[in-house]
Amino acid sequence: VNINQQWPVPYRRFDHRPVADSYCEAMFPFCPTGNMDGMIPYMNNWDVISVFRLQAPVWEFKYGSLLGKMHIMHDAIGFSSAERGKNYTMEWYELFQLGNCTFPHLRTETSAPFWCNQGAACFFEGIDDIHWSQNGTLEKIGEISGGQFNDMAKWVQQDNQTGIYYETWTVRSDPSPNSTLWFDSYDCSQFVHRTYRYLTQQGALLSSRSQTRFFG
Ligand SMILES: CCCCCCCCCCCCCC(=O)OC[C@@H](O)COP(=O)(O)OC[C@@H](O)CO
Repeated sequence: VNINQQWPVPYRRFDHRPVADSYCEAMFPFCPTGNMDGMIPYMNNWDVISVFRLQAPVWEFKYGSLLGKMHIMHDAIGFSSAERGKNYTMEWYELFQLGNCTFPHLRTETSAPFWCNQGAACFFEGIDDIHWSQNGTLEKIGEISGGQFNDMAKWVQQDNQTGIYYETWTVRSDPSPNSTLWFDSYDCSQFVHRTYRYLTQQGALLSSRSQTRFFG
């Protein structure tokens, strides 16, 4: 055993996002209403942007509130520009759906288990109020300036270029409460936490009535 082993093993970042292997097939197009090159609109520095916490059961479009009853939730962030009078949704999720991020493929022509587990940020205009509020949460958690939003947008682009792989599993040393976290998950809720953390480090005051839960 390596006595200098650091736990949890740090999430591995890369210097660029590779083109996904053509073997990987998406059941649904990724970020269909977002800007194709992932651009995020530039706000006037003096604009007032409301920030919303969004949460809904995973696969609500297919199974309604079912997965929500098991606390399997998808997290996202909503923005509303006072000056533009427009709403936006920002979320991070799988390019090839959850199954591909949870289980690898065994391909005859490749040696190791083959993964189709890229995840990425998606930013698009509009907030689907019903989707988020009917079985989950749509809650205003604060306001930021247009300048803070623009800084966040730059940070999201960098985060998205280096944090490429979705990790469903949280791996711990044993089932006990004081077990050692060996590998943390890297999913939609982690992105929301990273973004909240970034915004508060930039001076934003965000407060929610309830915690954004990690899955697992
Ligand atoms: C077949 C796989 C079984 C896996 C069992 C383990 C479940 C672990 C669930 C973790 C989910 C954590 C939240 C997350 O990352 O959600 C992202 C994505 O799965 C949400 O998908 P969606 O279709 O509900 O929402 C995407 C939609 O908002 C796109 O606009």
